[in-house]
Amino acid sequence: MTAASNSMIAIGNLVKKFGPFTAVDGVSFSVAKGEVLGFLGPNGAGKSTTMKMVTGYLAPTDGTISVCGHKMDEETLAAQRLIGYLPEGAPAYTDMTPLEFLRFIANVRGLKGPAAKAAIDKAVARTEIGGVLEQAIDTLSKGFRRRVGLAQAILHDPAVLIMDEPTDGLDPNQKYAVRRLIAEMAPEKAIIISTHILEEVDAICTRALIIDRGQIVADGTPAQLMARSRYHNAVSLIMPAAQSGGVAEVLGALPGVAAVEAQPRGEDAAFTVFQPQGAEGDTRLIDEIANLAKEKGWTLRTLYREPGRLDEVFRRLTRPDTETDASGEAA
Ligand SMILES: Nc1ncnc2c1ncn2[C@@H]1O[C@H](COP(=O)(O)OP(=O)(O)OP(=O)(O)O)[C@@H](O)[C@H]1O
Repeated sequence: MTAASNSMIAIGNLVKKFGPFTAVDGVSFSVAKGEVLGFLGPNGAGKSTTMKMVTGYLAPTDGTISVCGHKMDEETLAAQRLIGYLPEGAPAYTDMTPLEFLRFIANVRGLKGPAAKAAIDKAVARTEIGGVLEQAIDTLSKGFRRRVGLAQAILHDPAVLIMDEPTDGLDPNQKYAVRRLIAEMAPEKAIIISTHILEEVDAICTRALIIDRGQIVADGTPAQLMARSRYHNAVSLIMPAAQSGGVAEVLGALPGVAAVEAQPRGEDAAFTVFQPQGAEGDTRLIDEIANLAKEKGWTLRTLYREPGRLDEVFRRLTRPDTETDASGEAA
C-alpha cells in the first residue's frame, strides 16, 4: 500500500471471515483529507463489512486500521471519536423524535449545553430536517429517516465520515441536496461512501474502488476508471433512421476505425465508432465524422466523443452475486 503522507484513514490488508466464508479478502487503501472515496461493488461484495470494520463496529480477522494515526484495535475510542458513521438503513431508536435522538447522540458524543445545541442546530440545518423534529422517527418517510441518520453522523463535525449508501431511498431532489452537502464538507474531511449509483461516483467521488468478492479489482479517479472502458474515446452519433442506410459501412471505411456498432433508437439510429485500443484521444476522428456528415448531408442529432462508460467497466470487472452465495456454492 502506498499511503499518502497526509492520509487520515489507512487500511492495510484487511480480512474478515465469517466461519469458512471470506467476506473481505486483503483490502488495502488510504484516504486523505479532501478525498471522497466511493466504494462500488455488487451486492455482497463486502462493502458494508469493510465499512463496519473501518468504523470499529466489527473486529477484523486480520489487517490494520488507523484513523488519524490512532490504531483501531489499540485506541478504539480515540479513533471512533473522529468518525461519523451512517450505517445502512434507518436509525435505531425509532420511537424517539429526531430531536430526542440527536440530543441522545450529542450526549453520547460528550457534547453538553450550548455546544450540544449549536451542533444539533447545525446538523438539522445541513440535513434540512427542521420540519420534522418533533415527529417520531418511525412515522417519517424513508428520505427523512435517512437524513436523520445523516444528521447523527455529522453531529460532532467528525474529521472522518463513513456513509453506507447515503442517498439510498432519497428522491432526486434529496439526492442532489445530500450530494451537495457531501461536496461542501469534503475539503475538511476524509470521506468514504458506498453506492450502487454509478453516476454518483462521477458527481461526488474524487476516487473510487471497485470491490468484488472481498477484493479490490479497480482503484482510480472516475476519469481513470472510465478510461478503462472500451467506449473511451469512441465517437457516438445519432441521426434519423431514414438516412442511416449504408452509414455503418461508410463510417467503418474511415481511416483508423476499428469497429462500428449500430443500435436502432425509435425513429433514430445510433452509431458508435471505435478507434483501435490505445489510440490517442485526439479530435481527429470526431472532426472527420463531422466533415463526412456535412459532405453526405446527414442530419446529426448528436455527435460526441465518449468519456467512457462506468457501467461497462463495472460489469466487466465484477461478477453478479447470483453466481455464488456466501457458502461459495453456485446459486
Ligand atoms: N454477520 C455475518 N455472518 C455471515 N455472513 C455475513 C455476515 N455479514 C455479512 N456476511 C456476508 O458477507 C458478504 C459481504 O456482505 P456485505 O454486506 O459486506 O456486502 P455489501 O457489498 O455491502 O453488499 P450490499 O451492496 O448488498 O450492501 C455477503 O456474502 C454477506 O452475506
